[in-house]
Amino acid sequence: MKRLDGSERRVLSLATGYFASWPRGSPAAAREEPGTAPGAGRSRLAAGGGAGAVGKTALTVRFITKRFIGDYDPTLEMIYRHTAVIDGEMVHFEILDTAGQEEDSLQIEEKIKWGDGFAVVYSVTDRCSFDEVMRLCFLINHIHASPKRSSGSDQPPVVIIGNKKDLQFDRMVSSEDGENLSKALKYPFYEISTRDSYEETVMVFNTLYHELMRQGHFSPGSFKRRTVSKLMEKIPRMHANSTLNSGGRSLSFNSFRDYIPDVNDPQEPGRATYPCREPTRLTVHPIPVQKKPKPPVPSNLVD
Ligand SMILES: Nc1nc2c(ncn2[C@@H]2O[C@H](COP(=O)(O)OP(=O)(O)OP(=O)(O)O)[C@@H](O)[C@H]2O)c(=O)[nH]1
Repeated sequence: MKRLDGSERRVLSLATGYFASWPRGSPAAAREEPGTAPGAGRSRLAAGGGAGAVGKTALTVRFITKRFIGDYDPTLEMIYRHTAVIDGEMVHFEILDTAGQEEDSLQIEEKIKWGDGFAVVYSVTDRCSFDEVMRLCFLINHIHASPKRSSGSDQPPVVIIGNKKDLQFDRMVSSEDGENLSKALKYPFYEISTRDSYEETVMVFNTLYHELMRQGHFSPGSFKRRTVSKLMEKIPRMHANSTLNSGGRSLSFNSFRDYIPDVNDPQEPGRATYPCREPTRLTVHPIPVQKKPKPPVPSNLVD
């Protein structure tokens, strides 16, 4: 299994809780450390899409190229490499855009493990995509909120994005719903229009970057070797040349489940009547806790 350069860091920005068709992509970003060769200090972001069509690919491509491109091949899976300047620092991004195909829970888990930070995207015109956000946030949190996290924070950087706010007449998710969800999950939240605003897409990635900085992901001590799964190795990479220059949470399994709305709840008729797709059955694989080795007994105390 190929190993990455030890200084590489990853930020996976995943789109929307479309587990049935998710994920489409993920980006990775890296910041150059002073005195290192170009590209040596690197972290990664990922953005994806799928049949969900919430705009994950559009968001990624807008961020990289500044352009809004209407339609994409939903079967294409790609990791884009891209460099931006944030706060005067060179930041190298890798953006994985996955295809909108059906994936099993292990594949989803591999991609979540791959990232350091996540942008969970839903469309304000698609209630189902919104309803899936919590599921995805829970999975990310479960997989990354391990005692092994180097940042000491108990949750990975996640930003919740409500896309397509320009489609006001097709809205199915209010701004208030998005805000309430973000408060409940304690993650930053933005409503954006990838179509109308390049600046808003930059804000998403900048926020993730700042969250990573805040959690110490770029401190020298935080760089560690990671293995890359065969699944991730298979995804083709592409250098996206562009001129872009832009300037203590805790969520347990139970608390997450407590917050999941019941789609058949008569108190929430809107959710019950909207035909959401059956999500892929997910298996949560327990993260093994590494026990600390016992300190050796001093020889003068041994009988
Ligand atoms: N009006 C509007 N349309 C958007 C916006 N963002 C994306 N779209 C459109 O939504 C459709 C789906 O966009 P994609 O970027 O392919 O969405 P995705 O989430 O990657 O979709 P999948 O790959 O199928 O998962 C495309 O037709 C885009 O042009 C937006 O902010 N406003």
